[in-house]
Amino acid sequence: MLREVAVEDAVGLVLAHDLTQILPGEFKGRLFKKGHVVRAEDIPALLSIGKEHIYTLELGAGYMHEDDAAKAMATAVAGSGVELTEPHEGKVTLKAAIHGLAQIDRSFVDEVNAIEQIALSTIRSNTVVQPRKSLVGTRVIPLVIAQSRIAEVQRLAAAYRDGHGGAAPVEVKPFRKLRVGVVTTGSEVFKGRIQDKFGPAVRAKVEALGSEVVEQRFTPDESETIVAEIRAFLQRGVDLILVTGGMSVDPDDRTPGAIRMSGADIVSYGTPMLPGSMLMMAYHGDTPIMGLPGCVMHDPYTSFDELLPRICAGERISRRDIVELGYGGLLG
Ligand SMILES: Nc1nc2c(c(=O)[nH]1)N[C@H]1C(S)=C(S)[C@@H](COP(=O)(O)OP(=O)(O)OC[C@H]3O[C@@H](n4cnc5c(N)ncnc54)[C@H](O)[C@@H]3O)O[C@H]1N2
Ligand code: MOO
Repeated sequence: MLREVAVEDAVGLVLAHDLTQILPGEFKGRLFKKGHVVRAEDIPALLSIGKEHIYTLELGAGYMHEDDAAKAMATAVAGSGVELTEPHEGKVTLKAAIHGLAQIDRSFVDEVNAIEQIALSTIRSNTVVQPRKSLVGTRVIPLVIAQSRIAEVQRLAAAYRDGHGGAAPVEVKPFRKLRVGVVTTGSEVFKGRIQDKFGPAVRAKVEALGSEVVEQRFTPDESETIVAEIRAFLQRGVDLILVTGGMSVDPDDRTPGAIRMSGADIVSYGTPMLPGSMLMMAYHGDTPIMGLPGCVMHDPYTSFDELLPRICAGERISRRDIVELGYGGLLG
């Protein structure tokens, strides 16, 4: 039960929740912590943040304090690669424990937020995160909430885990170290008319995820030569093959045809993302092979930057994954 007490009469009483001070441009944070025993000298500070009354709290059966509710929700949704902060002003934050790919199930999050008085606020799924990056904040809206609402969140999280082989709705997947083979097409590069810019760009992106380019091979715009280089990398057993350039509509653009001719299963030629619309996603058995359009060399973020981390995290890219890139995928 909540009881309201005038601050002047509150000396010796225990605060029922964290109290926040906001000084615009200077400070926003906790001035007093839940559990603090009010002292006479605190009264001016309490009045200065607009608190003429405080709550004392005796929780009735079937109710939870906001801190405990936030913690219970965070524990229910957190999986591997994730760590929790202590409650602060009624909020618990889930943070990345490792460098990896944040995976947060959108429909689960929507279902939880459809429960009234619950807030589960997340970053976008499939974001590359560094350790300590915030992934999710959990909070309930009132100071005290019916336990049944939190139990519903716990039920949804348990059902999610059952349906996903034990995986939690919020996880950070570690990156595997892939050995990557690069085939760079383009007669202008092969014949030395211009200097290669694709190699350094692709190498930087691969290495940022903890993988390595084992070799870069150069070919003119000839289908047979491109196919031969793809086959050679397959024979070497690399984990991923990237074929650069020659992906659009000119007669010299041989790459999509060569990837097909090499016997790959094509997931998609084209993605609904700009830049990066001319990317090809294909597989030879379990080995992914991608045709990378010129924009990957030039633009800081394309469909390649969206798909590469998922491949490094061990995902197999489906046609559906490509389809879903379109919404929010107009970047340039
Ligand atoms: N009429 C259309 N024009 C374009 C389309 C289209 O659908 N219709 N698509 C556009 C998109 S999207 C892209 S991306 C670009 C480039 O696609 P390509 O992958 O075919 O790129 P290339 O033609 O091979 O090269 C373009 C440009 O980049 C230079 N290049 C290529 N490789 C290298 C390298 N390794 N190092 C340095 N420079 C390289 C090449 O010399 C060209 O100047 O097409 C749009 N246009
Ligand atoms: O594959 Mo292209 O830019 O969409 O840049």
